[in-house]
Formats: sequence, structure tokens, C-alpha cells
Amino acid sequence: VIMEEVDEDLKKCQPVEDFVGVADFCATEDNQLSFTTGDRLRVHDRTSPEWWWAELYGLFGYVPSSYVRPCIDEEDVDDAWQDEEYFGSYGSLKLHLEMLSDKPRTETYREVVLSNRHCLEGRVVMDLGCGTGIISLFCARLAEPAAVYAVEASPMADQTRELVTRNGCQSVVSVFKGRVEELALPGKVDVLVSEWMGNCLLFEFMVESVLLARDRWLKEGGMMWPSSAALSLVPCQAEEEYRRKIVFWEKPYGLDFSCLKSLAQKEFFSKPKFSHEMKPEDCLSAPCDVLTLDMHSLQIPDLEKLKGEFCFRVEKSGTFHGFAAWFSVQFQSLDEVGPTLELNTGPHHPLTHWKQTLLMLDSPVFLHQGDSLSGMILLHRNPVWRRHMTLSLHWTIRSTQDSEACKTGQKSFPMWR
Ligand SMILES: C[S@@+](CC[C@H](N)C(=O)[O-])C[C@H]1O[C@@H](n2cnc3c(N)ncnc32)[C@H](O)[C@@H]1O
Repeated sequence: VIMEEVDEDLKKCQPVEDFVGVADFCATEDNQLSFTTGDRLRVHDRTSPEWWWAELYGLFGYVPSSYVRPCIDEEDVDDAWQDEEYFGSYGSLKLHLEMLSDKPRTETYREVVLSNRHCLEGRVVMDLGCGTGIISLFCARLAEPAAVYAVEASPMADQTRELVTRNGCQSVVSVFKGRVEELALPGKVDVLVSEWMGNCLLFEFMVESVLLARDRWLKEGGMMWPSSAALSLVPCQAEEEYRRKIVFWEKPYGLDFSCLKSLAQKEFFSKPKFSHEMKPEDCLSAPCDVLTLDMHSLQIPDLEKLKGEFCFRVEKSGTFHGFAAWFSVQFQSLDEVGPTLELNTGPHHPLTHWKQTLLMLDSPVFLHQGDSLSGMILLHRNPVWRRHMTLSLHWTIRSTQDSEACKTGQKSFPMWR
């Protein structure tokens, strides 16, 4: 009784806080409140981990807590790009070791240079975000470009200069230390190559720097590598993940801890799980490309809100625990007849350091072979924290067993803010 009273008192003391919608929410019950992305809501009571009592334009109702984020005024944010932290992490070897040890990734870039070596002769290349300079060194060693501008903003650039000299490439490769946005290069380039991809393709939004560099430094008709990119999705089973994080609370050591299940679901499943290694047999359907980006025509404002659609046909019956996401990038050949090469980070391809990203549902659903699962995905970039985004999924399941039956669901995943 005392704890309940304390709880009640605490609730009364909770300040009313402003939140902003990160995805559209459509009320399905009378006591819920609909809102759209960007709406400013006043949260009066954090009633449960999942549902909060909120107000919008004088109307009150419950809103899902994962669909809103704290409202921060842009002027309060010093470092919306978190550059100190971001470039700091590329200043030590840990990430470079992980990237260079990733053979499918690194060897794809080498293969791209090798298979285009004749066309690269006499061309000027920019390697944006060169890190240790691996791609620049591939260019200088495997082809005969006129020059390679290796651009790197992190302190690693000092080591890169040394690596270029040690490998005898200093007459071709020049290292430019600084953010590409702020650098003056000797001139425009024929090819802009970069390894900019993050989890779910866009996370960390280095792609914005690549597009900016393209518009400033790529010659008319020049080549972007990668030349296109796609985000793929599949409904999947994740039995082990569900068992370890949720079923665990049912009866550990013979005790009833089941009241912690909703807390566990909120704590473990409200954000995406990075580096999930899924098996091809966990896919309940054939994967689908939900977004495709053309790196020659994509514009920076396009990155604010990207929308994709999907329609899966369930190929084998199983428990639908969530969606798995990953990306692929394509490298068009410099000559029209050459092959387009691809790096695919999906479960049917050799494992890369990105692995896959798992987006767990709140409650699993059993799907039967032949059912259809259609819907849409929305990537909404955080307007304040520029390296972050929220991924929202809306779906409808249509059953083959019962043509009348149709279940809908929706969930939003902040990555990370
Ligand atoms: C994913 S790593 C790739 C490193 C290297 N190209 C490789 O393949 O091993 C991206 C690199 O780009 C750098 N970078 C990111 N944004 C940049 C910018 N705006 N200007 C210069 N360098 C940048 C980071 O510091 C990091 O070293």
C-alpha cells in the first residue's frame, strides 16, 4: 500500500513535458489520440512503459511512447552532427580493423577498381572518407589514375599519409585532412568513391556529405561509386531472440516473473537490434527492396523522409517475430559494357560486419504459407540529431485460411534518437 501511495505521489509530481511525434499514429481505440509526425504533444502521465496520457490541441488520449521523442529546441543543440564523437571513433584502429577485416566489403571495392582499371587510367578520383586509405591504395596500385584525392576528417588522416608513402603511392595519392564540406581540393574529379553506408543503409547519414561532395566536386557526367543503393526487408522468425529476452521472464528458477514481460519488451524491442546474424531459413518470405536510391540523382532534402512499400507472400508457415533489414549497393561500370558489381549484406550472401538489423514486433504472430503481408516503411530523419532517424512500419496480414481475416499492426523504431 505504501509503495502504491508513493507511486501515486510520484505520478502527481511528474512534470508535464513536451514531446514531438516521430511517426504518424492512428488511434484504434476511443481512449487513444491520433497524431502525425512533427505534432507537439504534452505528456501529462507516463501511465505505462508503452502508453502515455497526452494532449494535443486540447484533446486528450493515450499515445504509444515509441512514437514520440522529447522535444528539444534546435538552438539548444550544440553538435547536431556529434562530429567530435563520430570522427573521434574513426581516429583509433578499432573500427578500421573491423572494416578491413570484412572481406566481402573490402574485396568488393578492390574488385570494382580492378574491373575498371583500364577506364581509370588518367582519371581523377576522390576517395571520400578514406580512413586508412585502402580504396585510394587499391586505385593507385591496381590502376593508373592521374590523381587520387583521399579525404579524411578523423585524426586517422595523419596515419594515412604515412601508409600512402610506405606503399609508394605518394605521387598519385594526396591525403586531405578535414571535413569534405570545408576543404578546397585542387579541382573536380571524374569518379567519387566512398564507403558511406550505415545500419539500415542510412544511419549516421554520411551519405549527406557524399551528396554534397558530388554536387561540389564531381565533373558533369562523372561516376559515383556506389552508383545505387537499396534497403531490403523480410518478415522473419527470431525464436532465440524472443526466447532469451521475453520467454525468459515467464518462470526463471520456478518463480513467476511474468509481470516483467512488458517491461522487457519495451527495453529490448523498442529499438532495432544491430548486428543480428540471421540464417536464410529464418526468412518467412522472399526479401523485397523497399527503397532504392540513385546516387547520381538523389538530393539531400530527399533524405528527410523516405517511404517504401512491400508486399510479401509467406513461403513457409512460422512465427513472425519481426522484420530483418539490410542493404545492398551497386557499382556501375565506367564503360557501358562492363558488369555492374554488387555488395549485398543480406542473409543469402557472405556475412559482413554490418550483419543484419532486427526489428522485433511487440507480440509475435503465426503466419501460414500463402498469407500475404503488405504495408509500408517510413524512414524519418531526426530533425535535430542529424545522424539519427526513426523507422516506422505499418502492415496488414491477409490470411489464406480465412479470406475475411485481416490483421493490422504498426511500430516505430528510433535509431537511436
Ligand atoms: C565507413 S568509414 C570508411 C573508411 C575507408 N574508406 C574504408 O573503406 O576502410 C568512413 C570514413 O569516412 C570519414 N568521414 C565521414 N564523413 C566525412 C566527411 N564529411 N569528411 C571527411 N571524412 C569523412 C570517417 O571519419 C571514416 O573514416
